[in-house]
Amino acid sequence: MAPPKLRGALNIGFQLATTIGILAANLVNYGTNKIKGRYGWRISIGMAAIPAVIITLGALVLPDTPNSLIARGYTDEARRMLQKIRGTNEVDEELHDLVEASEAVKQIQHPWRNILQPKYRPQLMVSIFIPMFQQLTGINVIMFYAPVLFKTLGFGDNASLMSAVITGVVNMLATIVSIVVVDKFGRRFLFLEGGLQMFISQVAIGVILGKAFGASGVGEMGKGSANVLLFLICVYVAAFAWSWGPLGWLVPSEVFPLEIRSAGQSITVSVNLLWTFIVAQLFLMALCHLKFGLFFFFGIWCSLYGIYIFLFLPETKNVPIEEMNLVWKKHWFWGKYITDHDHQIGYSMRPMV
Ligand SMILES: OC[C@H]1O[C@](O)(CO)[C@@H](O)[C@@H]1O
Repeated sequence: MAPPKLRGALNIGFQLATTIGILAANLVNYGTNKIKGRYGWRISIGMAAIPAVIITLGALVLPDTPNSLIARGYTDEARRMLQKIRGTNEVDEELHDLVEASEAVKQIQHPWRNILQPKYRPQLMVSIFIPMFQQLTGINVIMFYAPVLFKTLGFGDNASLMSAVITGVVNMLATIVSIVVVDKFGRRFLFLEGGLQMFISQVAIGVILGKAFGASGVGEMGKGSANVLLFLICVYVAAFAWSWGPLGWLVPSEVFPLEIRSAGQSITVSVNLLWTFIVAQLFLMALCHLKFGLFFFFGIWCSLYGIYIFLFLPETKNVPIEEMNLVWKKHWFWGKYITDHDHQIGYSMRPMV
C-alpha cells in the first residue's frame, strides 16, 4: 500500500513502537526500584499486564477491516466499512483494488514450496540471514542485560537502571533518525555505516573492559572509564537503531513477491525470535567464559554481515515491490538464479499485484 518513496519510513513505525515499549519498560524499572519494601520488582513485572489488558479490551470493540471482510466474502459490508473509515461514499476505486488484491492472494498456492525454487534463492537467503545477523549484532545483550552489565562495571543500582533508561532513549531517537533518512540514503548505506560504527564501538568496549578487568575478570574501573563505556554503548545502540534494527524488518518485507510473501515473512519472524532466544540464553555463560572477548566476538560478526550486505544485498530504496524482480535479475551473483523466463513471468504479473 505504501508509495515506494515512503515505504521505508512507514515500515519503520513497527520498530519505533518496539523501542518506545523498551524505553517505557526501562522507565518503569527505574521508578519501581525506588519503592520501599523490596517489592518494586513485582509491580514492575505486573505492569506488563497493562498493555495486554488494553489490547484485549480494544480487540472486543475493534471493527473488522475491509480486507478481512472481502476475504470472507462480505463485500457489501466491506464497502460500508470503507465508507465509514474514509468518511466518504466515493470508495469504489479503493474497493475494486482491495477485491483484486484479495483475488490475487487467493490464487497463490504453495508459498512454502515456491520459496524453495532456485529463482527465489536470494529472497530465501534474505529471510534467513538478515534476521539472524540482526540478532548477532548482540543488541539484546544490551537491551536485556544492560542493568546487570552496568552493575558489573561498578555502577550502583540506581545508576545502572538510569543507564538503561539512557540507552533506551538513544535507541528510540536513533530509530527516528532512520525514519527520516532511510528513503534518502538507502538501505545499503545504513546497513554498512551502522555495521562499521557497531564494529568500532564494540572493539573499543572490549579494549576498555580488557584493560580494566583482564582475563581474570577481576579488577576495578574508575568513574571516568565507566562513563566512557556508557558513551560507547550509546554509540553502539544508536548505530543499531538507525540500521540493523529497523532494516532487519524493512528489507525482508520489501523483497518478497506476493507468491512467497507469507512464507518469507514467517521465516523472517521465526529466525529473528529463534536467534533472540539463543543469544539471551547463552549470553551470561558466554560472558563468564569469554569476558571482555565477548565484545570482540560480536565485533567479528559485524564484519561478516558487512561482507554479506556489500556483496549480496542490492539496493531496494524507491523500487516498486512489483519491480524488485529486476533488481535481483541484474545482481552480479543472484542474477544467475533467475532465468529470462522467470523474469518475464515476474514482470507480466505486475498489473495483477
Ligand atoms: O530495539 C531493540 C530491539 O529490536 C529488536 O531487534 C527487534 O527489532 C529486538 O530484538 C530488540 O530488543
